[in-house]
Amino acid sequence: MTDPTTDTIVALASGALPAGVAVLRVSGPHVRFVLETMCGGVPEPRIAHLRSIRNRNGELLDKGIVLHFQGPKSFTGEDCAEFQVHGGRAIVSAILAELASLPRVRLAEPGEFTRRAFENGRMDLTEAEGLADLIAAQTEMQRRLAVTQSEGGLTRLYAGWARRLLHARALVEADLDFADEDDVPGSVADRVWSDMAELRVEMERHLAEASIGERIRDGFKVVIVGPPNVGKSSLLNALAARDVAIVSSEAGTTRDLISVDVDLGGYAATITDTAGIRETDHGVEQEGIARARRALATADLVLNLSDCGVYVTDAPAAVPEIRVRTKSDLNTGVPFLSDVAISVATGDGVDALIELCRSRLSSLANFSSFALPTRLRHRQHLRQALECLTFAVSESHMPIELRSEELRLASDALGRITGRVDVEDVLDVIFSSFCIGK
Ligand SMILES: Nc1nc2c(ncn2[C@@H]2O[C@H](COP(=O)(O)OP(=O)(O)OP(=O)(O)O)[C@@H](O)[C@H]2O)c(=O)[nH]1
Ligand SMILES: [K+]
Ligand SMILES: [Mg+2]
Repeated sequence: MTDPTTDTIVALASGALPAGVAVLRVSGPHVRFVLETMCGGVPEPRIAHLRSIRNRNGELLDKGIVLHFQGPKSFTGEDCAEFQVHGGRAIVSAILAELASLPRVRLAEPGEFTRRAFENGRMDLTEAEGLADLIAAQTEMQRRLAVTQSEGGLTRLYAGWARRLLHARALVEADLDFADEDDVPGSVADRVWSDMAELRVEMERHLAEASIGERIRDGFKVVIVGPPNVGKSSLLNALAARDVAIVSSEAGTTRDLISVDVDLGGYAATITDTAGIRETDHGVEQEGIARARRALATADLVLNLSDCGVYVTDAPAAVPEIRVRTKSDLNTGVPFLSDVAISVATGDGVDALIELCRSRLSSLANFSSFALPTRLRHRQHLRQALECLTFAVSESHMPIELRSEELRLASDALGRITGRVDVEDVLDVIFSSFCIGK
């Protein structure tokens, strides 16, 4: 951490320029030197100071707020500084160029600040991933999920489980070591194994909710289907609030799947418009319909549209659907069954449809806490932990050494999620997904 051969890194941490204020961040062993060189001294830590920022020839680059954080009490755990300067392009590039020209100071790679925070024990891997998700979050539910994870929701859960596993191993192995003495009562083992059986159930429940976490993070798949010309593409455009799909009075306009990411009442969703489903001899249209059916097969929610009471019935029975009566402005006089009536022409009913989608998605996303697995990586290690724990709990005829070893393996699998156990191979992948300056 204080290794002077480590590079000191700098980056613009704030967004697009020009802006009112730009925040430049510096982290590493040469922060004091940087402050002495460019700000005429090292300011008292954690107190905002208005300073002139100069290049090495003493020319004024800008005047701004300078903050100094002494490691290890900083974001990265190293010495850090922040320059809050005027957010002009030329100002920022002049300061960055000056910083990066100092010895052993260079521009940061994407995610490098957070990687250092992880490597210095300031956060574990799930918290780092949560932070990346928090910055990327576009909807309220994504934000809630990410803030829980970045604040240690999974960390605490898995640390609690790892403690129970360790405790169990300690007791089980004590039983083993003193097998022929009387001072370790036999009931201890019973208690250990009943707690492990309980843990197994908790882990299973948590793993079962992984698909919810992944969907909240990555978006639910919502598919619009219906016969030709009912207004599917019109609805997609209305929900996306832009002209994504071609709308025309000609039946059979849409052939390809057209997907848009939207915020559906706080949930991230990918809405897919499809070809109108009907009997046809036209090859291209047939292919479009085949694609529509494939999209239906993987949908989380189907918007089944009809303007006359005839609905397509191609969705798998298990997929929840909302029946939408379209073109309600046309008052055709034929009453028929629907969950909601909309008119894209007048806008009537569209908000009610969005609300209905929100409530259906929230019943799909029925979970006990926002501490949910959010990545395939989490799911894989959890599955492995569960397998080992299941072996340890259920194979009671096996030698105790073997069962205890499985408990250790379960704990290691959890450690791979948090980064406690060797994860070198995944670090590049995880941190490169960050933006520069984080
Ligand atoms: N009056 C009225 N017309 C609508 C409404 N929604 C769509 N339309 C019209 O209905 C026709 C078909 O609309 P599209 O959105 O292309 O229908 P589609 O279901 O995507 O059609 P295909 O892609 O051919 O299957 C167009 O002429 C639209 O302008 C509505 O709410 N009211
Ligand atoms: K059409
Ligand atoms: Mg269409």
